[in-house]
Amino acid sequence: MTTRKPLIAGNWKMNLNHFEAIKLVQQLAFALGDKDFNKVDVAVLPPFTDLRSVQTLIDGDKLRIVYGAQDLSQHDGGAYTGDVSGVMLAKLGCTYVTVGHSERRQYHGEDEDLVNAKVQAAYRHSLTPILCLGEGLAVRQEGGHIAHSLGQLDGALRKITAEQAKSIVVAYEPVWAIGTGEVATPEDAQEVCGALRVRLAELYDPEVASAVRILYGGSVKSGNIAGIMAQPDVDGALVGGASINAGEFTKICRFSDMPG
Ligand SMILES: O=C(CO)COP(=O)(O)O
Repeated sequence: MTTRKPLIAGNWKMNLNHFEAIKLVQQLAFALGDKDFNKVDVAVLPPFTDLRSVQTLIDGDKLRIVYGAQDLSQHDGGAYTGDVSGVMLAKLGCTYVTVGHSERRQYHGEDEDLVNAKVQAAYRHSLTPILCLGEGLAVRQEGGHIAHSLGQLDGALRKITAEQAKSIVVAYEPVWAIGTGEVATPEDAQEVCGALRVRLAELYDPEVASAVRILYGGSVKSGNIAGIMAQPDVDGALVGGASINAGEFTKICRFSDMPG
């Protein structure tokens, strides 16, 4: 059985300018120590325009925080105005890139084929995709949340080999819980994360399934993280709003000290 080191990733979304980005990373660096990093991997996912500042700080001071981007192009270069490629992100030292976030699916019409193409683009440049998926409210109310999430997983992993899949991070983010304060119960999170792991074993093998880190995302805060992290198939959190507050994010990274 593989032991999966928890991952707490902060998705800053379209917040913070590069000065504020530097301040937040410095605050995290001051607050978090070796003890924390031995227990948990901490990642920040700033907007593209903050990546260079964050890279300079993290690499220059050899901080143990890793960083990544919130999206990438399915193309590697060329006449694609406004796009940012995996080549560019790799050159900036990014470890992670989120793919298929519900806000991309909803506001930019990203469908299953595009999400799959972006997962492939991430692997072409040795970036680790954080594949986001999860159902909306209507699907949840009809009880279709598991089938919906598994369908999104299947679609995103087409043409992805077992060797590649082993390193993917999957983030279950029920859309109804994002930015609403409406957090899924720990049991809700476990139900879908557990089903995703079973599907990974079916698509690949048990070794892949036990290696993959599956995160929960949706209104994660210091007050609810401990209960979520206590679930056997939840290996971390993808944090939105609370990730741009240094105090809150630090407490989330120290989830084992928080009341359950
Ligand atoms: O979308 C999310 C992370 O990717 C979750 O956002 P909130 O934590 O603000 O609900």
